[in-house]
Amino acid sequence: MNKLSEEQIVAALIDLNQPLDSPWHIENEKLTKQFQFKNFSQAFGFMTECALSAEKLNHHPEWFNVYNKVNIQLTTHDVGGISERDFELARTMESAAK
Ligand SMILES: C[C@H](O)[C@H](O)[C@H]1CNC2=NC(N)=NC(=O)C2=N1
Repeated sequence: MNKLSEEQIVAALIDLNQPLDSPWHIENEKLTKQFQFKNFSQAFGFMTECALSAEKLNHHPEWFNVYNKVNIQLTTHDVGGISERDFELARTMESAAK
């Protein structure tokens, strides 16, 4: 697994965001997005599905939940930056949010 360069991150971000209504962005060198749901139950259902995917990928999110909002920050601790794994997990999270 490799740490992506600035250029690679910009390209991957454009690709990731292409089909999405609300985009991911980079904040503090992490792949970041806030998801909003109807209520806590929907938010927690999303988190549960993401947790199972994260275990399968062996790649885990930093996240923060208040009621219907889930703030996600993705980074790869093993490489000290953003890797392809973060984009993979982001895509999985988008599927879980549908
Ligand atoms: C030992 C274990 O495989 C590693 O620590 C995995 C687990 N989950 C991980 N999750 C994230 N986000 N980054 C990592 O580098 C990472 N590494």
